[in-house]
Amino acid sequence: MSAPQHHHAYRCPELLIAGAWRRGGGERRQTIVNPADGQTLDELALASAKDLQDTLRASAEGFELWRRVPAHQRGERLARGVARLRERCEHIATLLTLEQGKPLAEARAECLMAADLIQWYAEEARRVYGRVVPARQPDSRMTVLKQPVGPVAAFSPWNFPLVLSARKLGGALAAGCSIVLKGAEETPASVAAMVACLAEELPPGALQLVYGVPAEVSETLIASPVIRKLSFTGSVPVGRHLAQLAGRHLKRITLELGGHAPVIVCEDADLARAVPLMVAHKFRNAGQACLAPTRFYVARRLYGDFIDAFAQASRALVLGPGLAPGTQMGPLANQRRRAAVLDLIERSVQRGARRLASEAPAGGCFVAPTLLADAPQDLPAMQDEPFGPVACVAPFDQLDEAIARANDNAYGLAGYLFTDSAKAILKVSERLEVGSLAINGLGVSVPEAPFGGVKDSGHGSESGIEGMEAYLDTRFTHFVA
Ligand SMILES: NC(=O)c1ccc[n+]([C@@H]2O[C@H](COP(=O)([O-])OP(=O)(O)OC[C@H]3O[C@@H](n4cnc5c(N)ncnc54)[C@H](O)[C@@H]3O)[C@@H](O)[C@H]2O)c1
Ligand SMILES: O=S(=O)(O)c1ccc(CO)cc1
Repeated sequence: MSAPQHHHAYRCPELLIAGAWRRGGGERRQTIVNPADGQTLDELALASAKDLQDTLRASAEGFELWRRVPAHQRGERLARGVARLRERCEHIATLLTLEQGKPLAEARAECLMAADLIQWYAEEARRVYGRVVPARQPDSRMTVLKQPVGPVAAFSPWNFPLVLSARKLGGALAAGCSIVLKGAEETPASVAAMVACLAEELPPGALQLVYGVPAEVSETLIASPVIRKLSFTGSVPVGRHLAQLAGRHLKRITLELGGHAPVIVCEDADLARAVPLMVAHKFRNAGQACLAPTRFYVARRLYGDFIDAFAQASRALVLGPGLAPGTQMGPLANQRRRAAVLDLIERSVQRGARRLASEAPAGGCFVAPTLLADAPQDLPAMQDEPFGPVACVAPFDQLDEAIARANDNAYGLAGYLFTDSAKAILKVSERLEVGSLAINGLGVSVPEAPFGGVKDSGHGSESGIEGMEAYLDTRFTHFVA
């Protein structure tokens, strides 16, 4: 392990507990590595058991303070935090690129997307309406009230640390909940810088940030009677484990557990439009996105042309360190991911897939953009989420066959369709087992619409009014005068 380089812009953050930043008191440290060159950036001090108990106490106190702030003021205060986030975007994006690897332009876009997400929730805070139900007897009133569910524990991953934390922070805080965020230990500084923008506007304990040993943090928070709701984005095994803990302690839970998005390219599709969109979307963040298009089912008539165009556009991508000007695809976020992706490619090639790939830069965690053509349905890369710069492609003859193969996967998060045929659009919209479908585009995730999955991709939605509802309890009041 190399000594910390202390890049001029990079320092590991402290934890935000009860309104004050403090160094994690635990014995363990997490080494933060720049995936572009393998250099150590800094060491993160993790939370102790006492830090977590202090966090729980402050979360209960912060909830009592924050829930009493009128909704329109909550919105205004969050909006001020969002303005600060936009002002500090360049600094935060640089931290994100250093610790996560994505190109600086993508890091900036992520920071601004996180700002948009929280802004939408800030505006929505004042629109959390209840309703009046016609009463069953004279001189009485029946009302339905929406109330914040209580202190929330949220767990966000390393691939889109800002966006995937912002969805949880925005919803919980706008609804009037307090929230403890456990960010991903691999990417701590960018999230801390975003949290700092918001925390300046909030009472102590309303928003807290911890990093720790993940299992210790989740078990402590979920078992505590203080915490009323969980939200997790990450892998299926960890999601299953947290769902079991949530069940044991009867906590509400929202789970976003990844995807293996099918793309159906019909015979009438415009390849000149579809291919550049899908190549950019596929290789954004080096493919480490739950909504990335990964399984292409292409009408046989277009199959050869699609492969040629896709492979050519992928080869043209400029790979390099995220901070280097002109870089279009950075490294994977860590060596663990690189090893897993290379293994998936090798196993798939051994099973007969045709590999079309360019060269990856030496050093760091780079993997070349890879297309696996003539992919049978049981190919490892067709079944397992690649979470890297790997796409599979196979031809189809009938739309029903393409839909059946698209649905033949444990995941059901995003899906994509390219066609102008109304019949095909209706059929796929009805039958594709996904939480979000984009037709002739890539917009499956926007602040004002719900984002969530079916099957092993999890349950519940984030963003949109559904994302707000996830942080609200419903209370019926029947009043007789
Ligand atoms: N849905 C997404 O956006 C998303 C994000 C990251 C990873 N993933 C999936 O996870 C796979 C592997 O990634 P990984 O190696 O980082 O996975 P992992 O399962 O080891 O960790 C995923 C995240 O969960 C957290 N975590 C792990 N154990 C936990 C626990 N007991 N309690 C609370 N949090 C815990 C980690 O800190 C990390 O941020 C990827 O291939 C991908 O399929 C999905
Ligand atoms: O940046 S977004 O397109 O909104 C986005 C949403 C979800 C995920 C999950 O990995 C990644 C990026």
